[in-house]
Amino acid sequence: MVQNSPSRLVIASRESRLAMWQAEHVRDRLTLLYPQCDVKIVGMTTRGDQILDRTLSKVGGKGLFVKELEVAMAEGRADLAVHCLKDMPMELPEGFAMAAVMEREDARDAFVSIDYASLDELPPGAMVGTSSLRRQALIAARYPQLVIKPLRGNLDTRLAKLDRGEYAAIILAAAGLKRLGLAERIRSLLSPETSLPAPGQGTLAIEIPERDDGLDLVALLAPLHHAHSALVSIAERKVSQVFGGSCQIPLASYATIDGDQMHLRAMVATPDGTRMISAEARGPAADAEALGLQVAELLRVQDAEGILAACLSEAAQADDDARSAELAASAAGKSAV
Ligand SMILES: NCc1[nH]cc(CCC(=O)O)c1CC(=O)O
Repeated sequence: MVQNSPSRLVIASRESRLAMWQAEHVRDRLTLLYPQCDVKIVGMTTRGDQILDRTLSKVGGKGLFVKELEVAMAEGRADLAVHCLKDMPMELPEGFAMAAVMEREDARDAFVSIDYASLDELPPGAMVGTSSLRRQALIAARYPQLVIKPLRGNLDTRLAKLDRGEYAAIILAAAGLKRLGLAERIRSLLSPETSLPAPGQGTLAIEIPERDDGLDLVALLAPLHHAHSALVSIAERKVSQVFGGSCQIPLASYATIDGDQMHLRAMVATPDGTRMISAEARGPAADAEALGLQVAELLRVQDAEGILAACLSEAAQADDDARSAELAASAAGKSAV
């Protein structure tokens, strides 16, 4: 039943250590499945990798990390790309499809620190590093005595900033740390009750170009597809999509499956955590999308849109500030980027 494999497949990847690990992981699985196929990885830098001096929520722009990979696929220089599902836009650009959702790793957020074992141990005023508005809102609501400071860069950069003493602790996705063999840096895992994960966190997805060259990539990648993980991702991402699918808003959405039943929980907040609403629902896992819509509706009747409008105007203000700073800097003869 294994379909005829091509003699060669090319995976487009960002060059960060995590992206490369993920591409290599898929390459190794494909090589095992199709030993006669030569699977290669081409590394490339994206705009998202280049902009390091502003928080991602301020840079904005969907697909900041995927554009260059998509160009390579559209031009036939690559056949597939491996992404963290969390970073993928809700709707792929015309001409691309999601071919497989892989088995989810740990979806939780991890607490990483030299001196402290958990958020509860941090003294008042301690600096916690994260650039995720979701993590920021959740921590601010529960631990108002802590100070949240933006943290950007790839995993190694973030850990180096912690090690240099710039933060008392940082919050990272457990999945990324585990993939890079850095699980021993995790001091504790945040329960979904403390830090409800982002839609798709811990899950890898494979994007392909819709090409008409007779190669059925979906069938080829089917052994890498994980049905449960795909169902929870549909429910989680639906909630996000209803509210615009932006990463400029603090939104969490996390589903689990027990037997054939799905449990979906979601949360929307203001970045400072002062307003926060939650909703949850249970239903057949097969109705993942309907469950997502149901939870989104439960959030909507609690004025999710009002909360999000406040976030977006704040983000627009921050953008304006960043742009003014950029203009002022370039007027002074130096680039802010
Ligand atoms: N936005 C960055 C990003 N995208 C995916 C992961 C982690 C791995 C995953 O969720 O699959 C991370 C890093 C982080 O949140 O610490």
